[in-house]
Amino acid sequence: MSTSTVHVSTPSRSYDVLIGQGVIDETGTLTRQACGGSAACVIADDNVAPLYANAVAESLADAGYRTTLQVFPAGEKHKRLLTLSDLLEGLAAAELTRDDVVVAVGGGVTGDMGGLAAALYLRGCKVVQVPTSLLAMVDSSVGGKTAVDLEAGKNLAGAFFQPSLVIADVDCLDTLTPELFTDSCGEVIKHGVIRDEALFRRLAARPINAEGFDPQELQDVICRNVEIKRDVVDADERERGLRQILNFGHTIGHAIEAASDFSLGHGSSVAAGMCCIARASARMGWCAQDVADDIVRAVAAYGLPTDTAVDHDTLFSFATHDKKRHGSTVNVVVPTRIGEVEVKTVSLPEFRHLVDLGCGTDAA
Ligand SMILES: NC(=O)c1ccc[n+]([C@@H]2O[C@H](COP(=O)([O-])OP(=O)(O)OC[C@H]3O[C@@H](n4cnc5c(N)ncnc54)[C@H](O)[C@@H]3O)[C@@H](O)[C@H]2O)c1
Ligand SMILES: O=C(O)C(=O)C[C@@H](O)[C@H](O)[C@H](O)COP(=O)(O)O
Ligand SMILES: [Zn+2]
Repeated sequence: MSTSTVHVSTPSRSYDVLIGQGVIDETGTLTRQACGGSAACVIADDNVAPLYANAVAESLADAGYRTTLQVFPAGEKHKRLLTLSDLLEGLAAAELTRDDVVVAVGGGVTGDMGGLAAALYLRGCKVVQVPTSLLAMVDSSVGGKTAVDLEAGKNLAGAFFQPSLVIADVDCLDTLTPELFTDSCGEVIKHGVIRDEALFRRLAARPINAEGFDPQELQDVICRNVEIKRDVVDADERERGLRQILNFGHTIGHAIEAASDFSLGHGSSVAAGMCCIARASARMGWCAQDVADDIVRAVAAYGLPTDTAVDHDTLFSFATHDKKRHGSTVNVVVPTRIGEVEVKTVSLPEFRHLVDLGCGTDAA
């Protein structure tokens, strides 16, 4: 199977996303070509470090980098300023300069924090993303959103900072648990809903799963997802307009995730958030009931949650602390048909009404 390349070209940086089997073994050489520099710091959580980060560090050393490895405890609960602070101190201790490279090996938590550390350290060094979860391959490693969580909610402190290279090795998915694989599918379904009806129908008819998937088919799905994200990010790097569509399902989804104290995964929370806003949109007459039903059915086919039992006051409180709030209005992304969404600006009472209409009402 040959490696696929998707080229991302934003105003701040252009880079390749490489998707293939065994490509992680080339991290050292690829990083040298894309970044240069003389030192590399590999960042990974304590699940991924023994699986992949040690080998990545060796590959970087073989390519001539003075290499260090920083490991932090796995989980969204550690995507916080405290962990970031340790990572930054580690970069300083390793004496990285601005020409040097942070290599973030792992899921979206590692990518978001590694990217933010690279954005902040010396006001910006380089970062290579080596996504190892399906979610990180199809979404978080591409587009340059980096962040940590605050008490008030998800990703509330961050920066836009594009990587210099993304290396997605589909073989890494072999070690994901079936639950983590499924969780990632929330974002995959999202990409179909917002931009690609054919992808959505294919995913809904034949759910991809951790067992027995055809590697070529999976690589094609990842590639298509990255292209969808690339097209949006190339057009609107800083989320002034179009990029907001990538947030479909997230306003309520982030609230569900935070309210669960991060026991529910990001992809699962987004899946539930998509169903809630789709149901509310159908009831508002913004889309046909069929559209909401199709989304709920596809999410259910993956065994992902289609609703939430979180009380509406809590959802409203977390959701109105999110980034899509502007003063007394909130931007919500609503489906118009499968493959197309639009951004609606609603008042806070209107948003509360959407929460009441869409959440805790699943009859499917
Ligand atoms: N920046 C963006 O554009 C963007 C997009 C989507 C999601 N995100 C963020 O990404 C995070 C979710 O990403 P995630 O689901 O990858 O979470 P994660 O990084 O916590 O990874 C999930 C779990 O899988 C483990 N893991 C990762 N790869 C593995 C592998 N190959 N084998 C075995 N275990 C592996 C991790 O150690 C972790 O325990 C959230 O914080 C979310 O906000 C960011
Ligand atoms: O890249 C984007 O833009 C996205 O919105 C992708 C989302 O899947 C991702 O979860 C992102 O981190 C959410 O962004 P936020 O700005 O709502 O924190
Ligand atoms: Zn997301």
